[in-house]
Amino acid sequence: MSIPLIDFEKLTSSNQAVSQEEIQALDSACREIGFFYLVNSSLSPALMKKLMGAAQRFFAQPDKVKRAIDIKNSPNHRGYGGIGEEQLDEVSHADWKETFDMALDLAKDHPLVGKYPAMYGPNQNPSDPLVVEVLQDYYVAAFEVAQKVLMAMAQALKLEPGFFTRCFTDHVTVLRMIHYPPRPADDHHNGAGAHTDYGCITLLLQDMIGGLQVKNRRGEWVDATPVENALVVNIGDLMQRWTNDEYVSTSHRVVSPLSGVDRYSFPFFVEPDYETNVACVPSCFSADKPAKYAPILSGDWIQSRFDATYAYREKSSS
Ligand SMILES: O=C(O)CCC(=O)C(=O)O
Ligand SMILES: [Fe+2]
Repeated sequence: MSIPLIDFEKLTSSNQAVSQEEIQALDSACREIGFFYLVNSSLSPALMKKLMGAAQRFFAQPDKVKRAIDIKNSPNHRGYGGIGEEQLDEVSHADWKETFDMALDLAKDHPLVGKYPAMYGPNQNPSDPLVVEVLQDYYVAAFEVAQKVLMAMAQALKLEPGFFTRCFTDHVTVLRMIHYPPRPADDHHNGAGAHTDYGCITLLLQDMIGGLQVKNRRGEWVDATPVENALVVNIGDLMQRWTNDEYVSTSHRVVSPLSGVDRYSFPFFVEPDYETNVACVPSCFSADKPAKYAPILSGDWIQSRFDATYAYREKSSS
């Protein structure tokens, strides 16, 4: 019950025998633990390194500079979130982490912004244009990887390859940078409290510090030990719902680094268009296994989860 390794080159190989075998392995990983390492992806190690550098530069700035793009001032959840802002584990402590979120940038007069102002709209960009450029480059490159993984998942689920990717025209995929500062010696160690991700799939880039743990089916916390240049991919709640619980959205958490150590990570939360109708996929229900969940709009689902974990959104929506 550890985290399997999936090879992106094999997954996308033009040799059918090779790709089919890897798609099978992907399918098992999604059913059994809901997590896998993705190696040999098309994301270049140079771009990963640049993103790491950009995060270090961004978070090292004075608090006042980061607060100029405070997520609290963004109706659509973009920008900087300070330490203690988010509490992923609903029963314990706020997380020891600071964050920056960006997604597709839509102008305020775009019809979707008028319709769903809590999800669509402009980004709040860092002032350093080099940081912005790296974020945008990474967003595009990671999105390509995500689309190929979703195509492989569709094939694994015996659906047409474009079953999921066709829902990504005005998608709300978020690139997040996270900085976990060393925790105070006498305090709790929730870097990120135990939680499941809300969306479809998450592609996580992490540095080599470690701290991410995944709960396997036996209820044991397994270390997602960093593998150089690999992404950690996991299934989110929306995909679990879409597949009638065939693919599992698994709880995970981050233990804060020890004193003197900073950790950086970069989740890429892959989330479809707001108006995607998430109804049980055809291959996941039968007379013996009826659909467990009512259809729901993807955006309605994701928004309800945001509101539950961010104090300021809960207040503003009540
Ligand atoms: O930082 C990590 O390794 C994981 C973060 C995470 O699980 C999340 O932000 O949803
Ligand atoms: Fe997560």
